[in-house]
Amino acid sequence: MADAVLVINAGSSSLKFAAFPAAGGDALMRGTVDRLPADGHDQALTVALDRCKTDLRDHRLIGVGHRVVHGGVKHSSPARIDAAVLAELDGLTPLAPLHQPHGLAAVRAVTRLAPDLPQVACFDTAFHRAQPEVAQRFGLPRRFHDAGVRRYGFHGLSYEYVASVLPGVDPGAAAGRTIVAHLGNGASLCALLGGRSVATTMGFTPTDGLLMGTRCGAIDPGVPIYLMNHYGMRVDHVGHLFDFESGLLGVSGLSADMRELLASADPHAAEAVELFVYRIGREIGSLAAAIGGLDALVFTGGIGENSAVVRDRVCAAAAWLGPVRTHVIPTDEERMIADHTRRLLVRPGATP
Ligand SMILES: Nc1ncnc2c1ncn2[C@@H]1O[C@H](COP(=O)(O)OP(=O)(O)O)[C@@H](O)[C@H]1O
Ligand SMILES: CC(=O)OP(=O)(O)O
Ligand SMILES: [Mg+2]
Repeated sequence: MADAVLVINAGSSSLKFAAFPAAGGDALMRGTVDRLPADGHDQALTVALDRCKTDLRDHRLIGVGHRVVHGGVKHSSPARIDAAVLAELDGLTPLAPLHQPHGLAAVRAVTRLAPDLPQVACFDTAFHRAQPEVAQRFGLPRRFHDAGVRRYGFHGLSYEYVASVLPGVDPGAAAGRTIVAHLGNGASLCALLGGRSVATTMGFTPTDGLLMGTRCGAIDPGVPIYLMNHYGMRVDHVGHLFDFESGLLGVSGLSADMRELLASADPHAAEAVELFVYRIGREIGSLAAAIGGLDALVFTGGIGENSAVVRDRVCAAAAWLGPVRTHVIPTDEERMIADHTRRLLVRPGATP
C-alpha cells in the first residue's frame, strides 16, 4: 500500500482537494467544489472527504496539508498543527474572516474523523514574510508594527508555485523582474525579483489591494470613519460591507462572478469589469516602480488563466511599460501544499 498526502484548499468561493503520493509525483486525484455560497463550505468538505475515502482506498494517508490563509507574524514556513497552533490561528480569524474559518473548520473536521493523522498548515502569508522591511511597514506608530499590524500579503502558495515553475517558462524573468497577477475570486499582484516576493498588493488583510469578487480592495482609510460617523454604521457592518458586499458584486449590483459579468449586457456589469482592470493597471505601475521596471507579466487564478478578454485589457493598461513578455501559468496551490506537507512529515531517507 503506497503512502499518500491529502490536500485541502479552502478558498473564499471554492473548496479544492487533491491527493499526492508521499514519495512525490503527480496527483492521484483532484476535485473542486466551486461557486460556494457563504454557508456552503461544510457541505463541500463532506463531498471532498467522501470522494477521498473511495478514491484512496488503496493508499495509506500519512497526513493532511491545509491552506491556512493567515499565519500572522510568527509563521514564515509551514507548521505541524497541534491544539496550541490551532488556537493561535483561530485568533487570526478577524484578520481574514472570509477564509480563516473555512481552513480551520477543515482542520477540525479531519481531527474528528482521524484524530491521530498528522496535519500541516501551509500559510498564504509565508512566502511574503521575507519581503524587505519597508514593504511590510505601515506609516503608523512603531508599536503597532511591533504588535503585528503590518502588511502580510496573501496568495503566497500560488506565487511560490508560479515562482517555482517560472525558470522553465522564462528563465530571464525568473532571474529578473516579474509581476504575477493572481486573479481569482480573491485577486492580488506580487512583484518578484529573482523569484522572491518583494512587494504585493494585499496587506494586513486579504481585503486590501485590487477590486475583487466581493471585496472593495484598497480604500481611503477615511471612508470607514465617515461611514461610522455619518451613517452610524457599526464596525462589524462596515467589515461586512467591505468584504462581502463590495467589489464586482457591489459595483455591478449583479454578481461577483467574472463569467457572468462578461456575459452581461448591463452597463453596471461593464463598469465593474472596467474598474477591476483599471485598478490592476494602476497597481502594476506601483509594483513595477518597486522593482525598477518589468521583464514579464504572468497571469494566474480563475480569471487570469481563463479570460483572454481580461488579460488583453490588463496588457493594454500596462502597454506604457514597453516590451514586456506575458505568460499564463495555471497555479497549483495543491501541489505546493503537498510538497510542503511531504517535506515536513517525511524524514529524508526514512523508509515507510
Ligand atoms: N472562462 C472564464 N472567463 C472569465 N472568468 C472566469 C472564467 N473561468 C473562471 N472565471 C472566474 O474566476 C473566478 C474564480 O477564480 P478561482 O481562482 O477559481 O476562485 P478562488 O479564489 O475561490 O480560488 C470567478 O470570478 C470566475 O468567474
Ligand atoms: C487570500 C485570498 O484572497 O484567497 P482567495 O483567492 O481564495 O479568496
Ligand atoms: Mg483562490
